[in-house]
Amino acid sequence: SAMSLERRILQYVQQQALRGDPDSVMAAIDKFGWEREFAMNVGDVKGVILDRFVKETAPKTMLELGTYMGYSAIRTVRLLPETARFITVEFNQENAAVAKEMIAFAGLQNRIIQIMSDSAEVIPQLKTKYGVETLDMVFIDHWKDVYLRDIKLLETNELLRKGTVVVADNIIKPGAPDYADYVRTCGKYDSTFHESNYEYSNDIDGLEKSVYRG
Ligand SMILES: O=C(c1ccccc1)c1ccc(O)c(O)c1[N+](=O)[O-]
Ligand SMILES: [Mg+2]
Repeated sequence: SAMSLERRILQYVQQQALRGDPDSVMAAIDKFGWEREFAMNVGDVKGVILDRFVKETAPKTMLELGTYMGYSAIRTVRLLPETARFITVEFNQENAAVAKEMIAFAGLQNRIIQIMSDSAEVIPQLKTKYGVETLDMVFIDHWKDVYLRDIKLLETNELLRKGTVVVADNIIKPGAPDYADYVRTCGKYDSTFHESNYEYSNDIDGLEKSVYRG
């Protein structure tokens, strides 16, 4: 069809969900994922584990790499106080445009700072251009082959501090083996794997939670 998958999901949300109600937006996206077509959101099964990490960490400043349609941004910010600062980065302009409308529909546009750019460009600018001192939490969910590049950029740009929690999606499927090996063996993180299911599927996947030792 002429309309992209992401645009069709946005339209479905606008018809099925309640404007200003993040939970109904998430529920509509998940219903579409289970009942109609696969979409690469973290989803409702891994999402429960992500929720737990967010609640435990209660970040004041958080970075997300890979906005996609805004599902995990909405999922996360709904658990944070108004004072929290949530920055999300998306390189694909069409997906970022859909996310902007999805986030606005959920009523969270004032709580989420969306950056439409390459994470390799943005990370070195977070301190100077975005006023970030250090990050309390990071959610990595963009292209699997740049997870490792970007966590090293976060380190060298001194954006991590003792106790920063870095959560990464898709450790099994599609997989980020070089990243998983690094955080588990480099000695800079206390890293644990949390097995779950791939979004909208019974396949195995999971999240890696890596706490920076400082
Ligand atoms: O890379 C894919 C992918 C690869 C091949 C086909 C479809 C999707 C993917 C799959 C599940 C995810 O949760 C995810 O975040 C991504 N992603 O692109 O970032
Ligand atoms: Mg993912």
